[in-house]
Amino acid sequence: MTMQIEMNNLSLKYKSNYALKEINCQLNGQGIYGLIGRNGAGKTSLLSMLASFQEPTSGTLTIDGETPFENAKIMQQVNFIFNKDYTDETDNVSQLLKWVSQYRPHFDSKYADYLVQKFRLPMKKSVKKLSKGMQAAVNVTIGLASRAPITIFDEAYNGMDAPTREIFYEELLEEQARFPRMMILSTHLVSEMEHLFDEVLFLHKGKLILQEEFEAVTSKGTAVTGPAEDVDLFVQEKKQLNTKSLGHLKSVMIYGELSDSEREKAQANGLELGPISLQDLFIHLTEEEE
Ligand SMILES: Nc1ncnc2c1ncn2[C@@H]1O[C@H](COP(=O)(O)OP(=O)(O)OP(=O)(O)O)[C@@H](O)[C@H]1O
Repeated sequence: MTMQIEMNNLSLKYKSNYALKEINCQLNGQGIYGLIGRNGAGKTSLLSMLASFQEPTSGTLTIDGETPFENAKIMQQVNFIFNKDYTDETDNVSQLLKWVSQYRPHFDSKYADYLVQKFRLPMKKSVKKLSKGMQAAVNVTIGLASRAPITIFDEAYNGMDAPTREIFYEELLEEQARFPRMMILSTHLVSEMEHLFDEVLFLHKGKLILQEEFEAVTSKGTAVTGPAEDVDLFVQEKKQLNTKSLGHLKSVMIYGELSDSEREKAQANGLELGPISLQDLFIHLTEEEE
């Protein structure tokens, strides 16, 4: 189940406003991709084109070489999980899952039942009467149990409390290990979700400003920790992202790679060097200009 997504100069306009501008990127095969961006960055717009909900204004988007819009074969391979409005839904949880299982060829009903128990969902209750967090758990159950080769979770955790989100993250990783596929997760809960990602994409104001493997992104910067004075001296010429102080100790996140000699110098001065967090990088790269 290895799929490939390619976008070339992909743009989307709503009337005269660009929601996405000239996106170029490739997603190759299995893995968990984090699509990260602030409110209004264009995440849902991008994902809805992947899910065949709308067509690009210009540029091209292909999934396995084919245009997804109104393409039944491709749409079958993609499952788009988002915060659905269930106001008009008449099914209960059990009926809804049964209905989904009929048109999702890889749907695993046993696994869906297991997730329903784990999320403590009441099978016989109508979906429209569930709380927002429980509806989100139903959506996630559908997304995981459908095992579509491309599974998209668009801020699917919305409304879930922290323990429920934890179950979602655990199951996501276990499912990916059992049945590897392409999963795309949009979020702005960066620090909570960064451990899930194999690759990250930052969208900012409709533009793709970064696409990297997770490990590579976090090595773009360094956390320098040690006695405040020594840290200040070491980072004074560097681009600083964030500073934390604890007593006489200080930790400063810097952006940009360090040379071997700089690393040796830091270690010789008793400074500790570590990776930066994705969250710090995200905040820095999407900061509003004053
Ligand atoms: N149906 C629409 N009509 C007009 N403008 C829209 C429409 N949908 C989205 N937009 C605009 O397109 C831009 C991108 O919106 P989008 O919903 O894709 O962002 P997002 O990154 O998913 O945001 P959030 O994290 O807040 O959900 C925003 O400026 C938004 O106002």
